[in-house]
Amino acid sequence: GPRVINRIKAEHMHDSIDRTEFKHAALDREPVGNAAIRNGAKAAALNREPVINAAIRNGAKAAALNREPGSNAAIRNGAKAAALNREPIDREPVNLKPEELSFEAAAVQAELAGFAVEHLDDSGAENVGYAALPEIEQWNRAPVAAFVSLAEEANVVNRPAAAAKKLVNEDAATTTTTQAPTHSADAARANAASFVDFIRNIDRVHHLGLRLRVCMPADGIGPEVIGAGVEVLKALSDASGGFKLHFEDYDWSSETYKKLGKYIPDGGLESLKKHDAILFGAVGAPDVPDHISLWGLRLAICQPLQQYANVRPTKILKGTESPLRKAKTGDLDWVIVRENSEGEYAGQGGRSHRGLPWETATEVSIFTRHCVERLIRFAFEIAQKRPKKHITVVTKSNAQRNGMVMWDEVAADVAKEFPDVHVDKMLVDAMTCRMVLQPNSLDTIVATNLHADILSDLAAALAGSIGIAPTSNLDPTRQNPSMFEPIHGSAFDITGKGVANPVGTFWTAAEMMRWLGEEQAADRLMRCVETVCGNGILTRDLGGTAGTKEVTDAVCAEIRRSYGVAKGNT
Ligand SMILES: NC(=O)C1=CN([C@@H]2O[C@H](COP(=O)(O)OP(=O)(O)OC[C@H]3O[C@@H](n4cnc5c(N)ncnc54)[C@H](O)[C@@H]3O)[C@@H](O)[C@H]2O)C=CC1
Ligand SMILES: CC(=O)C(=O)O
Repeated sequence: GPRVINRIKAEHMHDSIDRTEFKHAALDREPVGNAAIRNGAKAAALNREPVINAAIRNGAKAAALNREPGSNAAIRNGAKAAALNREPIDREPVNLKPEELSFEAAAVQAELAGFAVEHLDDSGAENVGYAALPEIEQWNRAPVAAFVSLAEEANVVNRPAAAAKKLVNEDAATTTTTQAPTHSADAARANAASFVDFIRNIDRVHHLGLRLRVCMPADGIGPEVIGAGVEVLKALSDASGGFKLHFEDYDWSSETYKKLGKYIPDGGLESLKKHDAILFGAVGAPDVPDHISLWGLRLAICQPLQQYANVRPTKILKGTESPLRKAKTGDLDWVIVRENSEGEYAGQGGRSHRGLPWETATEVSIFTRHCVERLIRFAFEIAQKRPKKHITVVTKSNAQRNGMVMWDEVAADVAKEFPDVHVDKMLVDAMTCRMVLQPNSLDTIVATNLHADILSDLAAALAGSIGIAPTSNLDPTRQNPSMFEPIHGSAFDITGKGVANPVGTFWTAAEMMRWLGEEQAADRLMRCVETVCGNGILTRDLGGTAGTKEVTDAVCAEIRRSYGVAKGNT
């Protein structure tokens, strides 16, 4: 059949050019191979060569082995070409050792995966993969459906998983005829298992190589610290050679508000959604009321993008001191998980009789079981992954007798799903004392939007300074980009003086990298930051004399040193 013919054609036509070169590149993990793969696939795509399959398979394999962002282009191009050519794809079963499975399976699944990469893009509707969608035979969906169920079983929560689910749901809604799959359910399942591996890789590659991040410094010291953060990320990217950075600059800020009357231009949120992550500075200007700026920009992003989990780690970094006399590095190492979508920041309330002596204002807190439960479960998952496996649920359920009592009840229910996590609960007032007096007794902390906002500033100060701590505003479903920002505000009192501590932004950048799958780079960045702190290069808030630039330069130099890149060599 055509499959065999294609295969033979591939063997003959591409043997000396693509296959050998690609295979060597893949096996040697040679970075130079990637250009060949990209070029090969591109050329093949442009020529609409029927023998593209070999290129796709090899490109996918190399991409998986090299974890190289650029190779994704090969898969995309190859798959696009395959889609355009409506080429049958080699679907022979593979007999491989488990460690080879994901790569070879990736190859076998390249068409599907490439198609998925195209399709799972949020702009998928515009691309060829999507255009080819109606042409993809029914049975090709079986792996996608099985992927969805496996992803759910394995708790894989990423954009492809979410989008594949959407695809399957759409399918269920639009498919009128049920065509019997030509593959057995077991085969589909086996395919899907490797597809899970592959899609994990793709997701990572996809994030790091192809998608853009938003850089939104906004107000006050925002541009100073975000500038420093981007510089450090660039040093990391250059020195490691392992990932590429693509930032798109967004100038949304109080300045644009003063000019245009709005922080977010029309269609702004939709444009944000095309990105993987947002690196945000801070919003707030002396001549704009704080509630206008906060609601105009930060909350106007977090809430519609369903960044419902606000995660704020804090610790005493090496080389820094806590104002707590007895607390040393290691004694205070917390993650505060803050509800970020409702509660006291739900925006419900109003004012009547303005300016009159009987003026009335309400600020209504909203607590829904759905939002409380998803947040508490997310916090338990974080606690479970940390060595202490300990969580403290903070409320004020003595005075606030409705919403807070529901929090306690939901927490007790969710706790049953995590028998290995030790749980305790605190009233928020007593919690402040415990944070100061027994920092070592805490680990993961979960609390409402307002309570956790306050506790996390206290936490940062107890660890040394508000200038060190990061914030991740996460959409754990990964349907929307998450937003990463230092915990501090725009700090009018030190704006433009060159003294802002950039460490909170460096840690924020590390958290962003971690969320995007670059754990090793994140860990390295944090090690470099702590080395620099340990060398006494500290800003004034930490008791030092260095400025923003000095700390930034020192961290960049330390990154290069850690990778063995000669000074001034990048
Ligand atoms: N996520 C955001 O966009 C946030 C915005 N804000 C806004 O920022 C503005 C200022 O708010 P504030 O209450 O003064 O809080 P802030 O965090 O801006 O400043 C509090 C104090 O900490 C110091 N500080 C903050 N960051 C520092 C850094 N990186 N290095 C050294 N010192 C640092 C400041 O100099 C100031 O003395 C307001 O408009 C507020 O609404 C406040 C908090 C968060
Ligand atoms: C404004 C502020 O501190 C926050 O919502 O994080």
